[in-house]
Amino acid sequence: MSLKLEKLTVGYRRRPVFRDLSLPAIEPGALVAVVGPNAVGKSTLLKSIAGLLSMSGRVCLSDDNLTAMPATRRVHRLGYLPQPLPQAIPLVAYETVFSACRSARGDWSRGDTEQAIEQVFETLGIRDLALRRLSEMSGGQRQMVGLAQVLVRQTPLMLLDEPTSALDLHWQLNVLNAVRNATRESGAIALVASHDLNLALRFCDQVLVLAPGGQAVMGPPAEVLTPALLARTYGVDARIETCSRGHPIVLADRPLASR
Ligand SMILES: Nc1ncnc2c1ncn2[C@@H]1O[C@H](COP(=O)(O)OP(=O)(O)OP(=O)(O)O)[C@@H](O)[C@H]1O
Repeated sequence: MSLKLEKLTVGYRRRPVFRDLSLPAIEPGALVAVVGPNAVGKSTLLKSIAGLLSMSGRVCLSDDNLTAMPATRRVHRLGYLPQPLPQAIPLVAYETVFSACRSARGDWSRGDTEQAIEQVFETLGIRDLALRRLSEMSGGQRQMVGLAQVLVRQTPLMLLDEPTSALDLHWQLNVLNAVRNATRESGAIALVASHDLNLALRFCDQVLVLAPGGQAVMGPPAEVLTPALLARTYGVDARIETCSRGHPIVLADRPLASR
């Protein structure tokens, strides 16, 4: 199922963040990093695709217009991880993942639901958290549980807003591996908002760079993330070097006086 964004206009109190934003079709199985400076609109874009903001334009997954779809049907099509960490509630992780799964996959049998939950805890490497209360977890642990709540639904579209912001290096790699495997195995599409350009270079098939003024560029990370683009978009003097294993890495040297 490919994803198409056509002429999206969205904003707050009549102040548009994007006006008539259209993107090339995103193909099934793609992991797309959504990057750009603070306040450029990464969260706004993900929320609008998730149907959480009023907007004009169309978001189509295959032939289905998600914008026109009732929320009860949309929940089968997309999973959304918001930027704020899951709240520190006194429920255990298993219960929250179970209810996230049931809310989107009420048609699954109890056995299938339990199997999907087992699998997601295993894939993310968080089995030891299953019976812990969220109110007794660290921020990073709650972020992992939030991600489990999205992955367990096995939706064809995942919208993840800074899913690694609270995670150490080990868990960042773990999460990006899990999301990449999920997209490759099932043909799902994942849009991942992030400030980490090196994770984008390493894991993502495409990068969508949002720039102030509602501009957007999308393409393979190694082609799109050039020193000129980083200077223009982020206002930094940066280099793209090749590491000892042959992968490109971004090194930002200094802020520029103006963008
Ligand atoms: N609820 C809101 N009401 C009014 N304006 C908002 C609201 N949420 C965001 N904005 C504005 O919309 C613009 C885009 O915000 P958004 O949160 O999408 O940016 P972002 O790229 O995700 O930023 P960051 O990287 O800092 O998380 C900003 O100018 C922000 O001030």
